[in-house]
Amino acid sequence: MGAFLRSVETALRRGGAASSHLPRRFFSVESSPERKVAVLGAAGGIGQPLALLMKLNPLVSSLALYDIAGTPGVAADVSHINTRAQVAGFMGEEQLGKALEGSDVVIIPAGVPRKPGMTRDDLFNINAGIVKSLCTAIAKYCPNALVNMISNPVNSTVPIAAEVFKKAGTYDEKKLFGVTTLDVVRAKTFYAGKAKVPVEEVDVPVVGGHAGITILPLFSQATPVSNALTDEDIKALTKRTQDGGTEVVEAKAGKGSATLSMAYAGAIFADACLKGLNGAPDIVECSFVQSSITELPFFASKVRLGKNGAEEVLGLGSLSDYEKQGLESLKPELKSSIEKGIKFVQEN
Ligand SMILES: NC(=O)c1ccc[n+]([C@@H]2O[C@H](COP(=O)([O-])OP(=O)(O)OC[C@H]3O[C@@H](n4cnc5c(N)ncnc54)[C@H](O)[C@@H]3O)[C@@H](O)[C@H]2O)c1
Ligand SMILES: O=C(O)C[C@H](O)C(=O)O
Repeated sequence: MGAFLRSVETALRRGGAASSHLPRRFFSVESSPERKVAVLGAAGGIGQPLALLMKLNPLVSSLALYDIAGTPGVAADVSHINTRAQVAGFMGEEQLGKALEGSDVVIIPAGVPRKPGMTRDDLFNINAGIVKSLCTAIAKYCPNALVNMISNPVNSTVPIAAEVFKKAGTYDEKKLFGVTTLDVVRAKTFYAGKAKVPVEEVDVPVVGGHAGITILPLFSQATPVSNALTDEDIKALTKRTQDGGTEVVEAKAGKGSATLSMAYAGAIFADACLKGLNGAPDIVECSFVQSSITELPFFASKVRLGKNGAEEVLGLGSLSDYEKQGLESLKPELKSSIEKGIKFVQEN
């Protein structure tokens, strides 16, 4: 472990990938302009490890940690790590503006998580209001920031954010992202295990949304290609990816939902946003964004990230019959979650 951590430190000092244990994308610094990242909900189960991972990212020069409570401690703790980012903690609504001012990327893991037996939509009543008020502040204090929405239900919180920004006159569809990276992370892990291929080489697009059957992994496009998987294997992998969140909620037995894997996924996605802003080429991640690739106004698919955010929303590619069926089945649920979010802002 000592050697591993020393290699992290060396990698960070060099700003390059020094260890094969580490995802290369975390540590490559082609150029490093000043970049401010704000985490809203930074004292929570996701927020704390995400704050740690963003402090390790050499693309970040300023890290603002905001929550309604607990941020002074988290910020003091994380700030002692000897990496580039200057860390500041902000607590309570009166400090939200200062936390947001000048942000290039705002990551939102604020809100309540699921307990066993709940759906993500059961979180709507509490989280919709939280997201609405945070996005109102974003529109005021950093209208040009890229927003990475983690708070659930993502299928509704992203449309809520869009409506808030539209009302404020600041909406730019290229700058709003629902973070679905955890679905991709899971699909890659589960596929690698079943296909017996090296996990670090695996790529699997996951499209649709972020809840139950709206999560549609496209294993027909998975690489490296495996001819060993049967149709039953693909069905089981699809179901496990769709139920990945519930698997963690049940294992945590009332103590919340995925936090560590989510922090990892959130850090990967924020890193991709920063690389895009900095002009790195060929940065493509799946995300739930405003979209015209189906008849639904928001949809997760591969997105090319660039200096303005989502420069291009990529199409679905060719689908297997099983995936085509999955796509049709998910549309009614996704449509109604999107409409629920839009209606919430229009009526409140
Ligand atoms: N997109 C995904 O893939 C994904 C994955 C995992 C969890 N989630 C969601 O992320 C959210 C957070 O999960 P968690 O496990 O970190 O929960 P948590 O309860 O551990 O932490 C949430 C934090 O949000 C803070 N908070 C509440 N209201 C706030 C406000 N108005 N402003 C700022 N902060 C506020 C709380 O004080 C708390 O520290 C949940 O909605 C969960 O469902 C999404
Ligand atoms: O499942 C949850 O409630 C949290 C998150 O959306 C997940 O996919 O882990």
